[in-house]
Amino acid sequence: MTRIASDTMREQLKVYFIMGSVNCAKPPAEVLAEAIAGGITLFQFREKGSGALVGEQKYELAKQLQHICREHGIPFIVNDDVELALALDADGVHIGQEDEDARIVRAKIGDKILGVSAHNLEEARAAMDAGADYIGVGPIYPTKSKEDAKKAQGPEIIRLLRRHGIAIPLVAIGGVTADNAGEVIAAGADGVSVISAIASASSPETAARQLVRAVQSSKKGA
Ligand SMILES: C=C1C=NC(C(F)(F)F)=NC1=N
Ligand SMILES: [Mg+2]
Repeated sequence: MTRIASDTMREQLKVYFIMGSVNCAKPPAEVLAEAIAGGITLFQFREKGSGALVGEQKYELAKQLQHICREHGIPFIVNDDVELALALDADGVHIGQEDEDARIVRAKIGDKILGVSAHNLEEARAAMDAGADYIGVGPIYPTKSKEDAKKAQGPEIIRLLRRHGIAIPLVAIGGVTADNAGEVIAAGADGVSVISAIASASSPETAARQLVRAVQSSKKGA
Protein backbone atom coordinates (compact mmCIF):
# COMPACT_ATOMS: atom_id res chain seq x y z
CA MET A 1 0.00 0.00 0.00
CA THR A 2 1.23 3.56 -0.61
CA ARG A 3 0.37 6.90 1.01
CA ILE A 4 -2.82 8.54 -0.24
CA ALA A 5 -2.28 11.08 -3.06
CA SER A 6 -2.92 14.70 -2.05
CA ASP A 7 -5.56 15.22 -4.73
CA THR A 8 -7.45 12.13 -3.56
CA MET A 9 -7.19 13.39 0.04
CA ARG A 10 -8.56 16.79 -0.99
CA GLU A 11 -11.55 15.12 -2.66
CA GLN A 12 -12.25 12.98 0.42
CA LEU A 13 -12.09 16.00 2.75
CA LYS A 14 -14.99 17.83 1.02
CA VAL A 15 -17.74 16.93 3.55
CA TYR A 16 -16.10 15.14 6.49
CA PHE A 17 -18.64 13.91 9.05
CA ILE A 18 -17.35 13.31 12.58
CA MET A 19 -19.44 11.67 15.29
CA GLY A 20 -19.80 9.39 18.28
CA SER A 21 -22.77 8.11 20.24
CA VAL A 22 -22.93 11.25 22.44
CA ASN A 23 -23.52 13.49 19.38
CA CYS A 24 -26.48 11.56 17.98
CA ALA A 25 -30.15 12.29 18.51
CA LYS A 26 -30.96 8.93 16.82
CA PRO A 27 -29.04 5.60 16.83
CA PRO A 28 -25.53 6.27 15.44
CA ALA A 29 -25.85 3.64 12.69
CA GLU A 30 -29.02 5.34 11.43
CA VAL A 31 -27.41 8.80 11.54
CA LEU A 32 -24.35 7.54 9.62
CA ALA A 33 -26.42 5.76 6.96
CA GLU A 34 -28.46 8.93 6.41
CA ALA A 35 -25.34 11.11 6.28
CA ILE A 36 -23.84 8.80 3.64
CA ALA A 37 -27.08 8.95 1.64
CA GLY A 38 -26.77 12.74 1.82
CA GLY A 39 -23.32 12.59 0.24
CA ILE A 40 -20.64 12.83 2.94
CA THR A 41 -17.19 11.98 1.57
CA LEU A 42 -15.31 10.90 4.74
CA PHE A 43 -16.24 9.67 8.24
CA GLN A 44 -14.45 9.93 11.59
CA PHE A 45 -15.47 7.85 14.61
CA ARG A 46 -14.94 10.17 17.60
CA GLU A 47 -16.29 8.53 20.79
CA LYS A 48 -15.47 11.28 23.28
CA GLY A 49 -17.02 13.53 25.95
CA SER A 50 -19.27 12.87 28.91
CA GLY A 51 -21.23 9.65 28.42
CA ALA A 52 -18.95 8.27 25.71
CA LEU A 53 -18.74 4.48 25.38
CA VAL A 54 -15.56 2.67 26.39
CA GLY A 55 -14.06 -0.84 26.03
CA GLU A 56 -16.14 -3.55 24.34
CA GLN A 57 -19.15 -1.27 23.71
CA LYS A 58 -16.95 1.33 22.01
CA TYR A 59 -15.28 -1.40 19.91
CA GLU A 60 -18.62 -2.89 18.83
CA LEU A 61 -20.06 0.50 17.84
CA ALA A 62 -16.87 1.29 15.87
CA LYS A 63 -17.13 -2.04 14.04
CA GLN A 64 -20.79 -1.44 13.22
CA LEU A 65 -20.09 2.04 11.82
CA GLN A 66 -17.00 0.83 9.93
CA HIS A 67 -19.15 -1.86 8.27
CA ILE A 68 -21.63 0.78 7.06
CA CYS A 69 -18.77 2.88 5.67
CA ARG A 70 -17.25 -0.12 3.90
CA GLU A 71 -20.62 -0.97 2.31
CA HIS A 72 -20.68 2.50 0.74
CA GLY A 73 -16.98 3.00 -0.02
CA ILE A 74 -16.55 5.78 2.56
CA PRO A 75 -13.14 5.79 4.30
CA PHE A 76 -13.34 5.21 8.07
CA ILE A 77 -11.06 7.29 10.33
CA VAL A 78 -10.66 6.79 14.09
CA ASN A 79 -10.10 9.79 16.40
CA ASP A 80 -7.34 9.61 19.07
CA ASP A 81 -7.39 5.82 19.61
CA VAL A 82 -4.53 4.45 17.44
CA GLU A 83 -4.79 0.95 18.96
CA LEU A 84 -8.49 0.79 18.05
CA ALA A 85 -7.70 1.97 14.52
CA LEU A 86 -5.11 -0.80 14.12
CA ALA A 87 -7.40 -3.46 15.67
CA LEU A 88 -10.14 -2.55 13.16
CA ASP A 89 -7.73 -2.04 10.22
CA ALA A 90 -9.32 1.40 9.84
CA ASP A 91 -8.40 3.60 6.89
CA GLY A 92 -6.69 6.12 9.16
CA VAL A 93 -6.45 8.03 12.40
CA HIS A 94 -6.87 11.63 13.51
CA ILE A 95 -4.79 12.96 16.39
CA GLY A 96 -4.74 16.26 18.23
CA GLN A 97 -1.84 18.22 19.70
CA GLU A 98 -2.37 16.55 23.07
CA ASP A 99 -2.36 13.01 21.65
CA GLU A 100 0.57 10.74 20.79
CA ASP A 101 3.35 12.41 18.74
CA ALA A 102 2.51 12.37 15.02
CA ARG A 103 5.87 10.77 14.08
CA ILE A 104 5.25 7.85 16.45
CA VAL A 105 1.72 7.42 15.13
CA ARG A 106 2.98 7.50 11.53
CA ALA A 107 5.46 4.73 12.38
CA LYS A 108 2.65 2.65 13.92
CA ILE A 109 0.10 3.04 11.11
CA GLY A 110 2.33 2.76 8.04
CA ASP A 111 0.58 4.20 4.95
CA LYS A 112 -2.83 4.65 6.53
CA ILE A 113 -4.32 8.17 6.48
CA LEU A 114 -2.92 10.42 9.23
CA GLY A 115 -4.83 13.58 10.14
CA VAL A 116 -3.47 16.09 12.65
CA SER A 117 -5.21 19.03 14.35
CA ALA A 118 -3.47 22.40 13.93
CA HIS A 119 -4.43 25.79 15.42
CA ASN A 120 -1.59 27.94 14.07
CA LEU A 121 1.27 28.11 11.56
CA GLU A 122 3.81 26.40 13.83
CA GLU A 123 1.52 23.41 14.49
CA ALA A 124 0.64 23.17 10.78
CA ARG A 125 4.33 23.08 9.77
CA ALA A 126 5.11 20.49 12.46
CA ALA A 127 2.23 18.29 11.27
CA MET A 128 3.49 18.44 7.67
CA ASP A 129 7.06 17.60 8.78
CA ALA A 130 5.73 14.63 10.77
CA GLY A 131 4.05 13.18 7.68
CA ALA A 132 0.39 14.15 8.09
CA ASP A 133 -1.84 13.55 5.04
CA TYR A 134 -4.19 16.37 6.08
CA ILE A 135 -4.60 18.92 8.84
CA GLY A 136 -7.79 19.90 10.66
CA VAL A 137 -7.81 23.63 11.33
CA GLY A 138 -10.11 25.33 13.79
CA PRO A 139 -12.26 26.03 15.58
CA ILE A 140 -13.28 28.43 12.80
CA TYR A 141 -16.55 29.39 14.50
CA PRO A 142 -17.77 28.81 18.07
CA THR A 143 -18.55 25.15 18.63
CA LYS A 144 -20.70 23.22 21.10
CA SER A 145 -19.27 19.84 20.09
CA LYS A 146 -15.88 20.04 21.78
CA GLU A 147 -15.80 20.64 25.53
CA ASP A 148 -12.26 22.08 25.58
CA ALA A 149 -12.32 23.93 22.27
CA LYS A 150 -9.94 26.87 21.81
CA LYS A 151 -11.09 30.37 20.79
CA ALA A 152 -12.77 30.57 17.35
CA GLN A 153 -10.41 32.15 14.77
CA GLY A 154 -12.69 32.71 11.77
CA PRO A 155 -11.75 31.82 8.16
CA GLU A 156 -8.73 34.19 8.43
CA ILE A 157 -6.58 31.42 9.94
CA ILE A 158 -7.07 29.38 6.73
CA ARG A 159 -6.04 32.31 4.53
CA LEU A 160 -2.99 32.91 6.75
CA LEU A 161 -1.83 29.28 6.49
CA ARG A 162 -2.26 29.25 2.70
CA ARG A 163 -0.44 32.62 2.44
CA HIS A 164 2.51 31.09 4.31
CA GLY A 165 2.72 28.18 1.86
CA ILE A 166 0.85 25.52 3.83
CA ALA A 167 -0.33 23.59 0.76
CA ILE A 168 -1.25 20.30 2.50
CA PRO A 169 -4.90 19.09 2.26
CA LEU A 170 -6.76 21.12 4.85
CA VAL A 171 -10.20 20.68 6.39
CA ALA A 172 -11.89 23.39 8.45
CA ILE A 173 -13.62 22.43 11.68
CA GLY A 174 -15.64 24.17 14.37
CA GLY A 175 -19.18 25.52 14.05
CA VAL A 176 -19.31 24.96 10.30
CA THR A 177 -22.79 24.88 8.75
CA ALA A 178 -24.26 25.01 5.23
CA ASP A 179 -24.56 28.78 5.72
CA ASN A 180 -20.88 29.49 6.41
CA ALA A 181 -19.22 26.58 4.53
CA GLY A 182 -18.87 28.71 1.39
CA GLU A 183 -16.66 31.32 3.01
CA VAL A 184 -14.48 28.62 4.55
CA ILE A 185 -13.87 27.03 1.13
CA ALA A 186 -13.32 30.48 -0.41
CA ALA A 187 -10.64 31.07 2.25
CA GLY A 188 -8.73 28.04 0.93
CA ALA A 189 -10.00 24.96 2.79
CA ASP A 190 -10.35 21.77 0.72
CA GLY A 191 -13.39 20.75 2.76
CA VAL A 192 -15.41 21.16 5.91
CA SER A 193 -15.81 18.82 8.85
CA VAL A 194 -18.92 18.85 11.00
CA ILE A 195 -20.33 17.11 14.02
CA SER A 196 -23.59 18.66 15.21
CA ALA A 197 -24.61 20.18 11.86
CA ILE A 198 -25.35 16.61 10.73
CA ALA A 199 -25.49 14.49 13.91
CA SER A 200 -28.15 16.55 15.67
CA ALA A 201 -30.15 17.42 12.55
CA SER A 202 -33.73 16.09 12.35
CA SER A 203 -32.71 14.80 8.92
CA PRO A 204 -28.99 14.03 8.77
CA GLU A 205 -29.46 13.20 5.07
CA THR A 206 -30.86 16.66 4.25
CA ALA A 207 -28.21 18.34 6.40
CA ALA A 208 -25.42 16.45 4.60
CA ARG A 209 -26.92 17.24 1.18
CA GLN A 210 -27.07 20.97 2.00
CA LEU A 211 -23.42 20.92 3.07
CA VAL A 212 -22.38 19.12 -0.12
CA ARG A 213 -24.22 21.73 -2.19
CA ALA A 214 -22.67 24.62 -0.24
CA VAL A 215 -19.14 23.23 -0.73
CA GLN A 216 -19.68 22.41 -4.40
CA SER A 217 -21.14 25.82 -5.28
CA SER A 218 -18.29 27.59 -3.50
CA LYS A 219 -15.67 25.52 -5.34
CA LYS A 220 -17.38 26.23 -8.69
CA GLY A 221 -17.35 29.92 -7.81
CA ALA A 222 -13.66 29.78 -6.90
C1 LIG B 1 -10.28 17.78 17.00
C2 LIG B 1 -10.38 17.53 15.67
C3 LIG B 1 -9.93 18.51 14.70
N1 LIG B 1 -10.03 18.26 13.38
C4 LIG B 1 -10.54 17.08 12.97
C5 LIG B 1 -10.63 16.88 11.47
F1 LIG B 1 -11.69 17.56 11.00
F2 LIG B 1 -10.80 15.58 11.20
F3 LIG B 1 -9.53 17.33 10.88
N2 LIG B 1 -10.97 16.13 13.78
C6 LIG B 1 -10.91 16.28 15.14
N3 LIG B 1 -11.31 15.37 15.92
MG1 LIG C 1 -7.52 14.09 20.21
